[in-house]
Amino acid sequence: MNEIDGTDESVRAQLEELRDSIDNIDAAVVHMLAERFKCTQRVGRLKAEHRLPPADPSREARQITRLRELAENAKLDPAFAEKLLNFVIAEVIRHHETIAREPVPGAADEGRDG
Ligand SMILES: O=C(O)C(=O)C[C@]1(C(=O)O)C=C[C@@H](O)C=C1
Repeated sequence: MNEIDGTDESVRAQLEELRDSIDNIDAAVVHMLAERFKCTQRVGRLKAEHRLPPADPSREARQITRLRELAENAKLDPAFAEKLLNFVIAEVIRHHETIAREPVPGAADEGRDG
């Protein structure tokens, strides 16, 4: 037992080791999400330049089917995986909509003359 707070030393050591791994995993998740958003920002610009709609529901349906299967194989709750993907995609669509409202560099100013 620890004299200060009464917690067993080995329990504290195990908790610390597990938390170190959790911190590493969280860092990896942040870096992976940052890379994903770099890609989706490029998709957003491409879509805006070619006047494509921000959302693509059929692509989303395929992604969800694929992710649910991956989750099941990885013993992760597929419903959670689906919710997470939907949460990320909703943010991406918000970004796409923002980009679509921005003027396209080099394009004529359509708003000026009508
Ligand atoms: O693939 C696209 O068309 C995207 O815009 C990317 C993305 C995604 O984040 O994966 C986002 C919105 C679409 O509805 C589908 C997929």
